[in-house]
Amino acid sequence: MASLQFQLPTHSFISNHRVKGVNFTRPNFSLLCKNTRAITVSDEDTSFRLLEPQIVEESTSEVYPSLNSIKLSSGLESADPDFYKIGYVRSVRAYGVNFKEGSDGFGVYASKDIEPLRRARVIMEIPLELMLTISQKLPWMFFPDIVPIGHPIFDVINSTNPEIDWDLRLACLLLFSFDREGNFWQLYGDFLPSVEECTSLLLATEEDLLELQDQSLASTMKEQQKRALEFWERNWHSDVPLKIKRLARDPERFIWALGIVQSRCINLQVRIGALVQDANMLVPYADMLNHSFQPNCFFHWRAKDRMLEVMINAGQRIRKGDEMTINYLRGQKNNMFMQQYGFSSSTNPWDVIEFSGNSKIHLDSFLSVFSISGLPEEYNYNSRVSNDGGDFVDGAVLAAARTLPTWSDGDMPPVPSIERKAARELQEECLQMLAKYPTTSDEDQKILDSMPEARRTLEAAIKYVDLLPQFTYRLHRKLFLQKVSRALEIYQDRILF
Ligand SMILES: C[S@@+](CC[C@H](N)C(=O)[O-])C[C@H]1O[C@@H](n2cnc3c(N)ncnc32)[C@H](O)[C@@H]1O
Repeated sequence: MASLQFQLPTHSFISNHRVKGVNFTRPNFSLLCKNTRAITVSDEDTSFRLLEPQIVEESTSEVYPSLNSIKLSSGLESADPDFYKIGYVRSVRAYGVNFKEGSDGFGVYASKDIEPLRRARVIMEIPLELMLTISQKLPWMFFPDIVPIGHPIFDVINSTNPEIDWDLRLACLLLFSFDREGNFWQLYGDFLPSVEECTSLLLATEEDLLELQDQSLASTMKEQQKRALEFWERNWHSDVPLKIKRLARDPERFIWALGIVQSRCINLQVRIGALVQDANMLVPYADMLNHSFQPNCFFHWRAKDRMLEVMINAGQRIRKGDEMTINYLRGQKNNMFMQQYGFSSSTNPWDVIEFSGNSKIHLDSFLSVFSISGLPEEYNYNSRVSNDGGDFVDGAVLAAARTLPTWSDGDMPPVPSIERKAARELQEECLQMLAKYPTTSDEDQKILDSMPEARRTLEAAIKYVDLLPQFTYRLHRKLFLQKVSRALEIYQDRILF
């Protein structure tokens, strides 16, 4: 059995803040850092152990780490070796993947090609002992049970509404874990997004929320902020015991924890022994997977040894460097993604436009023009029979097929003039909606282009940097409206009668 030796820094460089990459040299496969400690890693098979693969490029002459980030050619920074080390020693395993930081924060990337297999295949295993979980329903059960009996945090958790306050409970547990001597989350917390990096709109100011150009979303977020603040005020008043007080000395700390929980929680049914539980869970490492509407991975609970497995879909081909993703929310509009996660997509296949007129187009004709098949719940796009070269149809066009007012009546062909008129009217309504915005998509794009490329490196603290999610959200909305309008134009051109 061959073995590789790595030398790893003994501590993180920036505490309570994401640890930015450091520069390494790789003489004889050793990482040399200022404060180092050797660890031996097995290299018996081709799969990557969690500890192994932070060596990303040959450096030239430096032996000491510098605080300059490691920039990969793809614009991604590799995760700090400590990130791998703290999990590896606690039996977390990751096979064939690396953790890297890019414009969407941390993400998980394939470190080798993976041929499609008939069965789903494991790429990560995370033991229950490292998670923070609470049952979704009373009686509250915690796995692992890290809260000592009689601790006043129970009273705080018990004061939450069982039906709706899962996030408040989990935020309490997260803050408690940071305070608990020797708990894994004290270490893992270094790699969570800081207040400045967290995209949650809970942390946005009232002024920042206006930049969404969506009054309804801004009011929802203000309500959410009020709810969080009131909870903090109720439970962190001046008379509470120190054990509670020190968990969140100011409301910002609590609201940050709430934002972290909302944007990283997964809900799973888990079997632990004979007990089957619906649980809200924070799962380290798995929570670094970003979202995609066409994910290549999913979660699976392995009851026999209480592990969360991240698996690649059966039949999925993966190329080295591909991002590994999961689907966070099926069937939800961008405003829901913004509310919970602080990001949006211009190709969300579930986005919706509220049309107010009576115009309707013929559904099957629209689908056939864009070579879309299937039922609304599962629309597919067949690029091979398409006549648009496969470039035009994306998630937004699938969303158009769902959201445009349509009619269906067997195979009855639409009357050309009526059909074209309806398409034109719907197009007109899209354009009117666009015209109501105070800025155009081009103007939004210019603002975004003027922002520093990597917001999260905090290299330049320009005014708009923290507003990135708000600007992208309003831009995505406009791009969606434009795309639907364009689709209606193409439909009028290509419709067959
Ligand atoms: C579960 S965490 C994933 C790991 C995260 N990127 C990080 O740096 O810790 C969810 C957060 O990742 C970011 N994110 C995930 N998927 C994204 C996507 N498709 N586009 C933009 N941001 C995304 C958002 O900030 C979101 O709140």
